[in-house]
Amino acid sequence: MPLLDRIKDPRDLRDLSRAELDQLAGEIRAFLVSNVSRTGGHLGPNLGVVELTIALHRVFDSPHDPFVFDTGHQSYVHKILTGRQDDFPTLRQLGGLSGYPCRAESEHDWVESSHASSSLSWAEGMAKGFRLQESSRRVIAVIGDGALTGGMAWEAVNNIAVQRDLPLIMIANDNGRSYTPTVGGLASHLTALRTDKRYEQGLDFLKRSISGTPLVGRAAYEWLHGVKIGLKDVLAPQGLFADLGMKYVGPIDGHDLGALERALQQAKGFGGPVIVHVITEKGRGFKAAEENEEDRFHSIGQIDEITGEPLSSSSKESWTDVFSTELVDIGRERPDVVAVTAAMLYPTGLHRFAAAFPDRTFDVGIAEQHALTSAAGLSATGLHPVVGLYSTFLNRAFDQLLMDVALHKESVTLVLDRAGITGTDGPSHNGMWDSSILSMVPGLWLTAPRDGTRLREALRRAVEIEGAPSVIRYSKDKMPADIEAVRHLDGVDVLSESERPEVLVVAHGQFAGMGMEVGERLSQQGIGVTVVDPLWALPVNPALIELARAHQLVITLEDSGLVGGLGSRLSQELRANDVWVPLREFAIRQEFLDPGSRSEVLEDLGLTSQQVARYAVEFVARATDQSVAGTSERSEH
Ligand SMILES: Cc1ncc(C[n+]2csc(CCOP(=O)(O)OP(=O)(O)O)c2C)c(N)n1
Ligand SMILES: CC(=O)[C@@H](O)[C@H](O)COP(=O)(O)O
Ligand SMILES: [Mg+2]
Repeated sequence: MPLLDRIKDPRDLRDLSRAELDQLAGEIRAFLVSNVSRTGGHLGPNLGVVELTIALHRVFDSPHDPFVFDTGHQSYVHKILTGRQDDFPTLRQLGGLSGYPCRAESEHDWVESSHASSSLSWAEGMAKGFRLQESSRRVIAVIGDGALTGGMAWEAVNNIAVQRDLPLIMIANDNGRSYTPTVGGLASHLTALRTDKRYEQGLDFLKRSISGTPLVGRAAYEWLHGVKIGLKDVLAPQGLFADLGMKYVGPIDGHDLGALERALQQAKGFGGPVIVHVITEKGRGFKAAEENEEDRFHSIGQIDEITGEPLSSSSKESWTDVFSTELVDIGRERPDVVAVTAAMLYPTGLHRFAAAFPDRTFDVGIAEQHALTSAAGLSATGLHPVVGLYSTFLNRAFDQLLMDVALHKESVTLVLDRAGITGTDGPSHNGMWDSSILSMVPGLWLTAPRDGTRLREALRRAVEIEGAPSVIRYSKDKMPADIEAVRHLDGVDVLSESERPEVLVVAHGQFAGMGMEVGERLSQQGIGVTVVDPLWALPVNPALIELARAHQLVITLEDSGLVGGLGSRLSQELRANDVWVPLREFAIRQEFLDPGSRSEVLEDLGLTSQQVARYAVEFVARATDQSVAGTSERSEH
């Protein structure tokens, strides 16, 4: 019987021998590869923390001692060890296991992380709370070297370091990478701690001096590792964490269970805030991941579990690809265009620009706030920065967009990938907040292109916009076929129209295709329908107001949050212009949505052509009934 079958609770780890623990680590890796290759998910990060998570669960007492996983994408091993093995076939699916810690799943999950760099603030607050209530609990925060590049982590360290009796253990899981290698001064500092020559020379000396002693085999090994920790205190500079006032233990080989457990025991004994610096390897144990230079299988779709090759490779270009190649072309024509990424060079497609123009590409780490204000600075010198972010991570940088970019009238283009429903990554990763917060920003231009041609045009237009932020948002979904306009009307594309203007469908971005389907369904029912794409949602195009005036019902379709989206802004403008035609917005409800495939989530939200068309047909039928009733009432009088 595999050992893994016996682990239903972290306490089941306690009686295992060292050999059994090593065997268990191997079984967990095989389990991860076999399951995540079928469901997709964060394989590389989890392969790297197998031993670390086992050691944490043996040394600390979860859930009494809360574990806070930064970002949370590396919590699969924790899930496996806390009774959720059987749920892995449902990972990131509707009704299934979440890809992040989830309070509803287990008492072992205290914080539903997913946006990076927040773990230390959570842990500091919890540790303070426990201390105040004289609890014996300790809080353990596991934070990656990438997440440590986020400013919020340093706001927390600044507070933690001066609370000498704070029961907080910070595990710096240093695999040297975010997606690509982690950048910046902190990454260099961690590398310096890892590779300090004096430390290595000291170790060599000790290795030589124990040969010939009665210590052999495991005993010598154990002794050496024990000394290594103490030696570090004596020989190596402990760096800025220690300078700030935190105890530093490390660096520890994060794949050596014995060394890990000793270091964690030592940290547990300190009684105050301590950092344990653990060196791990992203993707460890799966050759295809270890050899993948792009991201070590950070986040994968379905793959072959032996070769690591993707199972469904679509020949179609993605939205990201179209943006990626067009920006390179623009970069050739416009030497003032520069690119900024927050540690997501490949996922945002900026890698091509970086390859063509390395000096004009800036990876700032997981630091969206800095990315925006630094872009404002670049713009102030006459350059035009294009900042590539996932839509959900823009939330972090709202104030910087408002006060630094918009108020200063800087020319910055934001390109928001993964806008709208992403689905499987759960509530935190749907790109459903950007429109709401962007609609508040004075002067901002916002578009969601409907297809590849419109994306190229929008990007070229956006980098020409001077003195205001411009934003392009697009979906994780596949790139649809181009939809040509039947005519252009003052900046609005008319996609289809009929003789009787009854229903106006304003379909934005990826939902233009749905708008066309709604149009067809309504036409089949004999309802006169006009389908338009406004191209730019902000500023609201006055041509839309005139179009609305000519119809009996306006329907807006958008893959974005209901509040502050195209529909709600258009509705406000109609009222402001005394146009009282009914308007119904079809957009994403402001709720935290459970994981599921994109199509399942959209269906649940009522965002399908069938459901939209049904609404319109019923509306028109009601309106007709009322007008017939009105006519007969009038004729009876
Ligand atoms: C605020 C924010 N920005 C970007 C991301 C996307 N993201 C997820 S994991 C990751 C890299 C994390 O690197 P690290 O913390 O070192 O963890 P590792 O995957 O290497 O274990 C990034 C950029 C995010 N989750 N949150
Ligand atoms: C943890 C995190 O925030 C990212 O890794 C994200 O999950 C990636 O999403 P995609 O798989 O859509 O690129
Ligand atoms: Mg890392």
